[in-house]
Amino acid sequence: MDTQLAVQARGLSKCFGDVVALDGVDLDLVQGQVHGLLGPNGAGKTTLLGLLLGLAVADSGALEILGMPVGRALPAPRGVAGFVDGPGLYPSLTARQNLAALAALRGQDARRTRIDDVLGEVGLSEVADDRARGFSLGMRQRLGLAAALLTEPRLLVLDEPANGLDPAGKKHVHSVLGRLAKEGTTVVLSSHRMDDLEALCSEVTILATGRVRFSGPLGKLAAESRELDYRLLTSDPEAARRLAAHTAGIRVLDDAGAWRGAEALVVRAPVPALDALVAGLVKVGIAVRELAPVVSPLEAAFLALTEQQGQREADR
Ligand SMILES: Nc1ncnc2c1ncn2[C@@H]1O[C@H](COP(=O)(O)OP(=O)(O)OP(=O)(O)O)[C@@H](O)[C@H]1O
Repeated sequence: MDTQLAVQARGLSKCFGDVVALDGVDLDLVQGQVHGLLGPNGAGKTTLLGLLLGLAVADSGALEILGMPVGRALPAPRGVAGFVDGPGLYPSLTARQNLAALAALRGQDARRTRIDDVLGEVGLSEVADDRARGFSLGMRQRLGLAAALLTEPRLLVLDEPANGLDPAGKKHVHSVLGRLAKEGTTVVLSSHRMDDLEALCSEVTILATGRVRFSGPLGKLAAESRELDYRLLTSDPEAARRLAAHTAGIRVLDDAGAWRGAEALVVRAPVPALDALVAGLVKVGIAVRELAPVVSPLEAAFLALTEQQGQREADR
């Protein structure tokens, strides 16, 4: 196995009765990177993360985690932590007691200072002595992350960790994950939030109906996105519209819709044509006040890749 890889999966398949949850999945997770997993509901994300956590085994295929083969008689190695379907917590214990109990169960460092440190990192210091029973979804997610941090994992596996997080909670979680990756921990997380994935991940894997549709750096995905729709706000909308209509490679769309009404222009263009349009606008003295993709490159690729799949299935 490549020593730079924390996870190497080849041809992983997993069925539940007639349902094929994973269908020949290959996955490489580079050490010290945050890797995002995205896909429509039922794509197989939780199933895949469950295999990485050793909660289930694949029906076929090969899986190596942290340099160790994993399979029916080969449990996930030490150094893997995380949760799927929400963290397992003791509702009647406080946040601090939960962490102490989990650490004691695992024979790990249960010193109060260490527990206070991880609670602080996830932003739960103020509720350290409150019972988990009264915790919101976002607080439970953060406590689950704190429990995983206590183990000082080399591979952290999180299923939709952003669920229920308020902006402050999100900031804590993002900063913890960034810190871990910087220190060499590999993080793999699933999310339906494209903005979170774009902010956190260097690489992503897009799954649909149990198959990998794309896996690699975000930059590669953006480069592969042929054309995107962009909203353009300028100092002279009418002149900008005329110029756009005469710029090679640009298609002016008529659905600026509710977004700033007639002031705005929506154009479909590959990046070089967009560059030419912006240069042309500036040349004739039209100021570009806003220019942004209608949906991000990640979201556009996600929609394109998963819609193609849906169309193929509908055609069968
Ligand atoms: N324990 C199980 N028993 C039966 N079917 C299951 C089980 N776990 C998952 N499945 C099925 O396997 C497929 C993949 O499910 P999975 O939960 O991995 O998808 P997901 O990508 O995590 O979806 P979501 O985004 O909705 O959480 C789905 O069709 C699901 O119904």
